[in-house]
Amino acid sequence: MPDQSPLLSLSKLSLRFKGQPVCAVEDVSLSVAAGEILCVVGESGCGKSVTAMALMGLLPPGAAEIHGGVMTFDGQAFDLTKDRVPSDLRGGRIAMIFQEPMTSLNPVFRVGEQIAESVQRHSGCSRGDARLRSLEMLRCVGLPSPERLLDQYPHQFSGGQRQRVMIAMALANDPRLLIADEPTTALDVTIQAQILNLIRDLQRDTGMGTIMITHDLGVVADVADTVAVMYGGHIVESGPMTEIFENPQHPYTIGLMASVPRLSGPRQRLTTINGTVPSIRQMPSGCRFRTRCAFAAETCSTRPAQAEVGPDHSVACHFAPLEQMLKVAG
Ligand SMILES: Nc1ncnc2c1ncn2[C@@H]1O[C@H](COP(=O)(O)OP(=O)(O)OP(=O)(O)O)[C@@H](O)[C@H]1O
Repeated sequence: MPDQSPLLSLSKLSLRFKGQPVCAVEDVSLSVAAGEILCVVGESGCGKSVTAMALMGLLPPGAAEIHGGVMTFDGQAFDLTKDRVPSDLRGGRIAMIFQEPMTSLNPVFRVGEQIAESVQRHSGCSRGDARLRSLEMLRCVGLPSPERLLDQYPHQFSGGQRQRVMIAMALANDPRLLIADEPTTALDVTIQAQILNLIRDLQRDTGMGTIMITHDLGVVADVADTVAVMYGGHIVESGPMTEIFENPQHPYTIGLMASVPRLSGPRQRLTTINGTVPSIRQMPSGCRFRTRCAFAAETCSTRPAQAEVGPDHSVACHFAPLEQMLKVAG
């Protein structure tokens, strides 16, 4: 059972890219406890990766202005508008894995050297110990003949194997928090399931907190303890995974859920959410979902506050909870 006090909490992150009229991410708050997997879910462009990059201090320098945001990690608070997230946290106590392993792996170095280099940088141990740790990690992520693989180059691995190497490298320094940005999107479904199982098993063994970014509700259903649903740079709904799936309260979450095919229950026509996500230049004021929402009304031109609709379950919609929305719809 996850520890309930947050390992990481982010409060009111707002940032705007240079030259853009509105914030790409606005007032985003989330938290994750040790031993918990939080899935951040939403369509492409809703601000999932940018939020993760801001947490890791990895936004391209000069590209964005951070207007607000306090990150508290392991009891230490950072004002993201002025403090740089210390580089020793990155790759050490906070690790990140990406959709494309070659983002983290250098093609010209053997994988054993790359894992060992990261271990030495963070722990200061000897080269021999770092190599032993690399071997242990390749074994731990289920790669066959790890002694041989230590001396191979990234291009000699398949896509799934490279993803395992990246996980080995990310976890080699015993991080307290793992941020995984679409770690299985580029893989075929069988390998996807293996990698998700691996992350979940390692997460349970180590008790680390995990933020998993995905647009895939299947992944969310498989791994999440808690879910934050993003739309247009806002968190529109968050809560325990079962609650979000069984009792979604925001029209966007309801639309996302309705667009997932189901094998059980009566056959139903698949629905999709009307329209597409507006570009940042056409983002409406107030509720950013209102141009696609069946319940939209005049009041939606002001931004809805987060309202508690159940234990740890909050929704940013003027008409939440659902009964109220249905009343409005007649
Ligand atoms: N370097 C940048 N300069 C300007 N705008 C950017 C930059 N990086 C991201 N954005 C904008 O920020 C918004 C959020 O992008 P982000 O990559 O976080 O979305 P996402 O939800 O992770 O999407 P995906 O699932 O496609 O990765 C988008 O409007 C995107 O165009």
